[in-house]
Amino acid sequence: MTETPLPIVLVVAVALIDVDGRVLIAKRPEGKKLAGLWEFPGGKVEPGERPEAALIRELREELGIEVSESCLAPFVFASHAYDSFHLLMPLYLCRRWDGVVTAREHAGLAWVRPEKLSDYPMPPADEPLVAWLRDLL
Ligand SMILES: Nc1nc2c([nH]c(=O)n2[C@H]2C[C@H](O)[C@@H](COP(=O)(O)OP(=O)(O)OP(=O)(O)O)O2)c(=O)[nH]1
Ligand SMILES: [Mg+2]
Repeated sequence: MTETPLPIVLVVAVALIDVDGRVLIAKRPEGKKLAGLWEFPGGKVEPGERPEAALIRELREELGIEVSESCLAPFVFASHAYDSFHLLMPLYLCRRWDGVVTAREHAGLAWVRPEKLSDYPMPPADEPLVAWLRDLL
């Protein structure tokens, strides 16, 4: 039996880490897919866009912060089949940014210790990422 191929969607995301080792997660707003779940900030890479440029753009749009490319460290990635697409999502780490993190598009923000991340419901694709963060931090 041949599987119906799903379109691969490239999404870039970041774990912002503060000086106390807490990670920023953001609540997806009503009206969006996976609404109410907590996610790592980020979004879809547009055609022709470099992943790092996409992430810098998303962080500006979503959180109002400026991040320089040299502060984005590739960490791990998620590869997860949703019903209608296959998500490929590199997760970067970032410990330096300019500006104050503000929820411009999300329903809420939380700075969370890695061992407490499991208290926040996240999309299924994120579960392995959370485990890696717990190991790292
Ligand atoms: N940003 C982000 N997206 C995630 C995570 N986990 C996960 O399954 N996703 C999925 C949800 C969405 O289907 C897709 C990212 O879409 P998005 O809604 O953030 O995309 P975007 O910021 O470009 O927003 P839009 O313009 O498409 O509305 O990836 C995560 O931790 N962070
Ligand atoms: Mg987004």
